[in-house]
Amino acid sequence: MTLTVKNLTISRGGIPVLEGLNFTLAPGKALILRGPNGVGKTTLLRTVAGLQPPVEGDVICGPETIAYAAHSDGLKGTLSVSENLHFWADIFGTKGIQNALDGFDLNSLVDRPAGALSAGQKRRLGLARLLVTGRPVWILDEPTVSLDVASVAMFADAVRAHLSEGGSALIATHIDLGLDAEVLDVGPFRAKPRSGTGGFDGLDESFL
Ligand SMILES: Nc1ncnc2c1ncn2[C@@H]1O[C@H](COP(=O)(O)OP(=O)(O)OP(=O)(O)O)[C@@H](O)[C@H]1O
Repeated sequence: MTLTVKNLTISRGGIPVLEGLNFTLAPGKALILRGPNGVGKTTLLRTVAGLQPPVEGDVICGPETIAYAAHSDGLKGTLSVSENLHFWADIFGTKGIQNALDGFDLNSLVDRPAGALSAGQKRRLGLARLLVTGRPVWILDEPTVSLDVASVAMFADAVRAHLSEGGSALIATHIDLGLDAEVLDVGPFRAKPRSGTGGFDGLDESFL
Protein backbone atom coordinates (compact mmCIF):
# COMPACT_ATOMS: atom_id res chain seq x y z
CA MET A 1 0.00 0.00 0.00
CA THR A 2 1.62 3.26 -1.14
CA LEU A 3 1.09 6.36 0.99
CA THR A 4 0.72 9.48 -1.14
CA VAL A 5 0.87 13.05 0.15
CA LYS A 6 -0.30 15.66 -2.35
CA ASN A 7 0.06 19.42 -2.12
CA LEU A 8 -0.35 19.27 1.65
CA THR A 9 -0.65 22.32 3.89
CA ILE A 10 -0.85 21.64 7.62
CA SER A 11 -1.50 23.79 10.66
CA ARG A 12 -1.11 23.67 14.45
CA GLY A 13 -3.23 25.81 16.74
CA GLY A 14 -4.86 27.32 13.64
CA ILE A 15 -1.55 28.55 12.24
CA PRO A 16 -0.20 26.98 9.02
CA VAL A 17 3.25 25.51 9.66
CA LEU A 18 4.18 23.64 6.46
CA GLU A 19 2.84 23.95 2.92
CA GLY A 20 3.30 22.45 -0.53
CA LEU A 21 4.38 19.02 0.66
CA ASN A 22 4.39 16.21 -1.90
CA PHE A 23 5.85 12.75 -1.40
CA THR A 24 5.09 9.08 -1.76
CA LEU A 25 6.06 6.19 0.45
CA ALA A 26 6.02 2.86 -1.36
CA PRO A 27 6.04 -0.61 0.21
CA GLY A 28 9.53 -1.58 1.34
CA LYS A 29 10.64 2.05 1.70
CA ALA A 30 11.47 4.34 4.61
CA LEU A 31 11.42 8.13 4.54
CA ILE A 32 13.18 10.13 7.25
CA LEU A 33 11.80 13.57 8.12
CA ARG A 34 14.31 16.16 9.21
CA GLY A 35 14.00 19.77 10.26
CA PRO A 36 14.64 21.98 13.28
CA ASN A 37 12.58 21.94 16.48
CA GLY A 38 9.16 23.41 15.98
CA VAL A 39 9.19 23.32 12.17
CA GLY A 40 6.17 20.99 11.99
CA LYS A 41 7.34 17.36 11.80
CA THR A 42 4.96 16.14 14.54
CA THR A 43 2.14 18.12 12.96
CA LEU A 44 2.87 16.46 9.63
CA LEU A 45 2.89 12.98 11.18
CA ARG A 46 -0.36 13.68 13.05
CA THR A 47 -1.98 14.82 9.82
CA VAL A 48 -0.74 11.83 7.84
CA ALA A 49 -2.00 9.52 10.61
CA GLY A 50 -5.44 11.14 10.37
CA LEU A 51 -5.41 12.68 13.85
CA GLN A 52 -6.03 16.14 12.44
CA PRO A 53 -7.32 17.37 9.08
CA PRO A 54 -5.08 19.07 6.52
CA VAL A 55 -5.66 22.74 5.70
CA GLU A 56 -5.25 21.88 2.04
CA GLY A 57 -4.24 18.85 0.00
CA ASP A 58 -4.62 15.13 0.45
CA VAL A 59 -3.22 12.15 2.28
CA ILE A 60 -4.03 9.03 0.30
CA CYS A 61 -3.63 5.67 1.99
CA GLY A 62 -5.78 2.59 2.31
CA PRO A 63 -8.08 2.13 5.30
CA GLU A 64 -6.58 0.60 8.43
CA THR A 65 -3.04 0.61 7.09
CA ILE A 66 -1.35 3.05 9.48
CA ALA A 67 0.20 2.39 12.89
CA TYR A 68 1.22 5.61 14.65
CA ALA A 69 3.77 5.77 17.46
CA ALA A 70 3.69 9.24 19.00
CA HIS A 71 6.02 10.91 21.50
CA SER A 72 4.09 9.29 24.32
CA ASP A 73 4.30 5.51 24.70
CA GLY A 74 0.58 5.10 25.33
CA LEU A 75 1.07 2.30 27.84
CA LYS A 76 -1.29 1.12 30.56
CA GLY A 77 0.87 1.44 33.67
CA THR A 78 -0.95 -1.10 35.83
CA LEU A 79 -0.93 -3.80 33.15
CA SER A 80 2.10 -6.03 32.71
CA VAL A 81 4.27 -5.97 29.62
CA SER A 82 2.50 -9.01 28.17
CA GLU A 83 -0.95 -7.68 29.13
CA ASN A 84 -0.19 -4.41 27.34
CA LEU A 85 0.83 -6.25 24.19
CA HIS A 86 -2.17 -8.60 24.35
CA PHE A 87 -4.43 -5.57 24.79
CA TRP A 88 -3.14 -4.06 21.55
CA ALA A 89 -3.08 -7.40 19.73
CA ASP A 90 -6.78 -7.82 20.60
CA ILE A 91 -7.60 -4.29 19.39
CA PHE A 92 -5.87 -4.88 16.08
CA GLY A 93 -7.15 -8.44 15.77
CA THR A 94 -3.70 -9.96 15.46
CA LYS A 95 -2.52 -13.02 17.30
CA GLY A 96 0.61 -13.67 19.23
CA ILE A 97 2.97 -11.31 21.01
CA GLN A 98 6.13 -13.44 21.01
CA ASN A 99 7.56 -11.72 17.95
CA ALA A 100 7.13 -8.34 19.66
CA LEU A 101 8.72 -9.61 22.90
CA ASP A 102 11.67 -11.07 20.99
CA GLY A 103 12.08 -8.06 18.68
CA PHE A 104 12.46 -5.60 21.56
CA ASP A 105 14.16 -7.86 24.13
CA LEU A 106 11.21 -7.83 26.53
CA ASN A 107 11.06 -11.51 27.53
CA SER A 108 12.71 -10.99 30.92
CA LEU A 109 10.22 -8.18 31.71
CA VAL A 110 7.08 -9.92 30.59
CA ASP A 111 5.30 -9.90 33.99
CA ARG A 112 6.50 -6.45 35.11
CA PRO A 113 3.83 -3.71 35.28
CA ALA A 114 4.53 -1.19 32.54
CA GLY A 115 4.50 1.58 35.15
CA ALA A 116 7.53 -0.02 36.81
CA LEU A 117 9.71 -0.01 33.69
CA SER A 118 12.57 2.39 33.05
CA ALA A 119 12.11 5.11 30.42
CA GLY A 120 14.03 3.16 27.79
CA GLN A 121 12.17 -0.08 28.63
CA LYS A 122 8.85 1.75 28.30
CA ARG A 123 9.93 3.06 24.94
CA ARG A 124 10.88 -0.47 23.80
CA LEU A 125 7.43 -1.70 24.87
CA GLY A 126 5.77 1.24 23.11
CA LEU A 127 7.62 0.37 19.92
CA ALA A 128 6.94 -3.36 20.32
CA ARG A 129 3.26 -2.47 19.94
CA LEU A 130 3.99 -1.77 16.27
CA LEU A 131 4.71 -5.46 15.75
CA VAL A 132 1.32 -6.56 17.07
CA THR A 133 -0.68 -4.11 14.94
CA GLY A 134 -0.11 -6.00 11.71
CA ARG A 135 -0.33 -2.58 9.99
CA PRO A 136 1.97 -1.99 7.00
CA VAL A 137 2.59 1.77 7.25
CA TRP A 138 4.48 2.87 10.37
CA ILE A 139 4.38 6.57 11.29
CA LEU A 140 6.99 7.19 13.98
CA ASP A 141 7.68 10.37 15.93
CA GLU A 142 11.13 10.48 17.54
CA PRO A 143 11.05 6.71 18.15
CA THR A 144 14.52 6.47 19.70
CA VAL A 145 14.06 8.94 22.57
CA SER A 146 15.37 7.29 25.81
CA LEU A 147 16.88 4.33 23.94
CA ASP A 148 20.50 3.29 24.50
CA VAL A 149 22.78 2.43 21.60
CA ALA A 150 21.89 -1.29 21.63
CA SER A 151 18.18 -0.50 21.71
CA VAL A 152 18.49 1.96 18.81
CA ALA A 153 20.15 -0.84 16.83
CA MET A 154 17.33 -3.21 17.87
CA PHE A 155 14.75 -0.71 16.68
CA ALA A 156 16.58 -0.19 13.36
CA ASP A 157 16.61 -3.98 12.87
CA ALA A 158 12.85 -4.08 13.50
CA VAL A 159 12.32 -1.38 10.86
CA ARG A 160 14.56 -3.23 8.37
CA ALA A 161 12.61 -6.46 8.95
CA HIS A 162 9.33 -4.57 8.49
CA LEU A 163 10.55 -3.07 5.20
CA SER A 164 11.76 -6.45 3.97
CA GLU A 165 8.25 -7.81 4.53
CA GLY A 166 6.76 -5.05 2.33
CA GLY A 167 5.98 -2.56 5.08
CA SER A 168 6.99 1.09 5.04
CA ALA A 169 7.98 3.71 7.59
CA LEU A 170 7.78 7.50 7.84
CA ILE A 171 10.08 8.55 10.68
CA ALA A 172 10.80 11.93 12.27
CA THR A 173 14.17 11.68 13.95
CA HIS A 174 17.17 13.84 14.73
CA ILE A 175 19.60 10.89 14.80
CA ASP A 176 21.11 8.67 12.13
CA LEU A 177 19.38 5.29 12.34
CA GLY A 178 21.66 3.69 9.76
CA LEU A 179 18.70 2.83 7.56
CA ASP A 180 18.76 2.76 3.79
CA ALA A 181 16.18 5.54 3.52
CA GLU A 182 15.41 8.74 1.69
CA VAL A 183 15.54 11.95 3.72
CA LEU A 184 13.05 14.79 3.42
CA ASP A 185 14.10 18.09 4.98
CA VAL A 186 10.80 19.87 5.65
CA GLY A 187 12.53 23.20 6.45
CA PRO A 188 12.07 24.58 2.91
CA PHE A 189 8.33 23.91 3.18
CA ARG A 190 7.69 26.34 6.06
CA ALA A 191 4.37 28.06 5.46
CA LYS A 192 4.46 31.73 4.62
CA PRO A 193 2.53 33.87 7.13
CA ARG A 194 -1.08 34.37 6.08
CA SER A 195 -3.50 37.02 7.21
CA GLY A 196 -6.36 35.78 9.36
CA THR A 197 -4.46 32.80 10.76
CA GLY A 198 -3.43 34.08 14.14
CA GLY A 199 -1.60 36.98 15.74
CA PHE A 200 -3.02 40.46 15.38
CA ASP A 201 -4.38 39.86 11.89
CA GLY A 202 -6.46 36.89 13.05
CA LEU A 203 -7.74 38.70 16.14
CA ASP A 204 -8.60 41.83 14.16
CA GLU A 205 -10.62 39.88 11.62
CA SER A 206 -12.52 37.85 14.19
CA PHE A 207 -13.53 40.99 16.11
CA LEU A 208 -14.60 43.14 13.15
N1 LIG B 1 -0.75 21.93 21.01
C1 LIG B 1 -0.30 22.94 20.27
N2 LIG B 1 -1.05 24.05 20.08
C2 LIG B 1 -0.61 25.07 19.32
N3 LIG B 1 0.59 25.07 18.71
C3 LIG B 1 1.38 24.00 18.88
C4 LIG B 1 0.98 22.88 19.65
N4 LIG B 1 1.97 21.96 19.62
C5 LIG B 1 2.94 22.49 18.87
N5 LIG B 1 2.60 23.71 18.42
C6 LIG B 1 3.41 24.59 17.56
O1 LIG B 1 3.30 24.09 16.22
C7 LIG B 1 4.54 24.23 15.55
C8 LIG B 1 4.96 22.88 15.00
O2 LIG B 1 5.23 22.01 16.10
P1 LIG B 1 5.66 20.49 15.88
O3 LIG B 1 5.52 19.80 17.20
O4 LIG B 1 4.91 19.91 14.73
O5 LIG B 1 7.20 20.66 15.48
P2 LIG B 1 8.35 19.56 15.35
O6 LIG B 1 9.06 19.82 14.06
O7 LIG B 1 7.79 18.19 15.53
O8 LIG B 1 9.30 19.92 16.57
P3 LIG B 1 10.32 19.04 17.47
O9 LIG B 1 11.51 18.71 16.59
O10 LIG B 1 10.68 19.98 18.57
O11 LIG B 1 9.58 17.83 17.96
C9 LIG B 1 5.52 24.84 16.55
O12 LIG B 1 5.62 26.22 16.27
C10 LIG B 1 4.88 24.59 17.90
O13 LIG B 1 5.21 25.60 18.81
